Amino acid sequence: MNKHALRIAEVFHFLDNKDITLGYRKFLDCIIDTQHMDLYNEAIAITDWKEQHPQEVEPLIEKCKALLSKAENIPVEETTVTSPILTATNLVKSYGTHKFTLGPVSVTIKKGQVYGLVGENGNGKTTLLRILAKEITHNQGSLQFEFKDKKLSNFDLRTKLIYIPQRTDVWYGSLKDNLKFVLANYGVSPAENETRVLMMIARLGLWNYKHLKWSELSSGYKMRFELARTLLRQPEILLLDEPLANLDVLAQQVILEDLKAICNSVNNPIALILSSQQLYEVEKVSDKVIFLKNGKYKDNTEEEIDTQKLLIVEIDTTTNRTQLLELFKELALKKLTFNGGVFTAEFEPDVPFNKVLKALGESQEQVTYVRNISNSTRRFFVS
Ligand SMILES: Nc1ncnc2c1ncn2[C@@H]1O[C@H](COP(=O)(O)OP(=O)(O)OP(=O)(O)O)[C@@H](O)[C@H]1O
Repeated sequence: MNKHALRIAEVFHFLDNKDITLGYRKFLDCIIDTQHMDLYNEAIAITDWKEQHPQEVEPLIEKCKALLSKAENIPVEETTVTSPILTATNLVKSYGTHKFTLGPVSVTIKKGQVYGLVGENGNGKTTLLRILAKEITHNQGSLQFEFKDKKLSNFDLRTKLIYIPQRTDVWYGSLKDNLKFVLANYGVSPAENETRVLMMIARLGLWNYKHLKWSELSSGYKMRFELARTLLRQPEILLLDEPLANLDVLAQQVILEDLKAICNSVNNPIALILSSQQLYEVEKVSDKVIFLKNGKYKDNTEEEIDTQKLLIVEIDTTTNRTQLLELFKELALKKLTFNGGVFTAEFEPDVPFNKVLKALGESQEQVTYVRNISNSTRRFFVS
């Protein structure tokens, strides 16, 4: 089975289980992959019907399945990704003597991959993204790109390498008209422009907001609009600075899933690097998480050579330190720290996590959550 067929089979599975929340978005991804305007128009009509009949799940599933069967027969060319699209080697950026210095940072990323960029405030996330986006220059190191088209003009570069900052500009007119303006600039015919824009509006969950103005949108929907505007330009590298800021927890998960699926497109994959403070959410969708501390680089795929891997557990509990020390007295606890909100317990490497859970389960105190962060970038924050 090729990737297109696999994605379609996955959507059939979602629909068979009546799971349309994620299933419908994945359904639209399969239709988008076909690049077939007739199928786009049918998917747009289904989206319109869906919004008007929110309770009618069965007929919606039938409509989706019928269109998927058509999409199954459309050949979709698969983009094979072999070499990295971006290779940064030992980048260093200094804002002046005695001021902040980033690096050396080395990163390579391929199309279809998603990297998270995390770190406390002021540790260089925006600086790194802006260097990679060629918005600011670096002092040392090299930065190379391998776009599909080898000879890009500066205008084309801005289309293929897109950076969305934390704060975006105000725009005027309706959301839909602004999106149509993007494609009009590329000379797309009016009929195709309308279809592609409505498809993007449907995919990014903007259907009921398409006639609204900038001032009428919440910050979460403004971010979705920025993404729609960017994706219409078919970028090859996307650099997002804090796209999750101002989003509620559910919306964060939805947008991350959407980004992951869109970047994994069969015929138009995108390399994505996004900075965020939402470590766990970002870790779930990222192929790699880069951690910056005082401008220095670490990532969650690096082996820890100098130290043996400890078991590190984060615990939110009403239990106090003395009681925890008592609970863990048989468990080779090395260190117990409390940051005011949660405890971080470090155990010798051979301590099994389920023994920690068992010890906590036997306590009479309330435990709100326990998380094994031994493999998470979170351990860099606490160490
Ligand atoms: N143009 C500039 N001139 C001088 N110093 C700067 C400039 N831009 C950023 N800095 C400094 O560089 C450091 C890193 O800033 P940067 O914005 O890259 O961090 P960040 O990790 O994105 O922070 P946050 O999470 O708060 O957005 C900070 O100490 C900041 O004050």
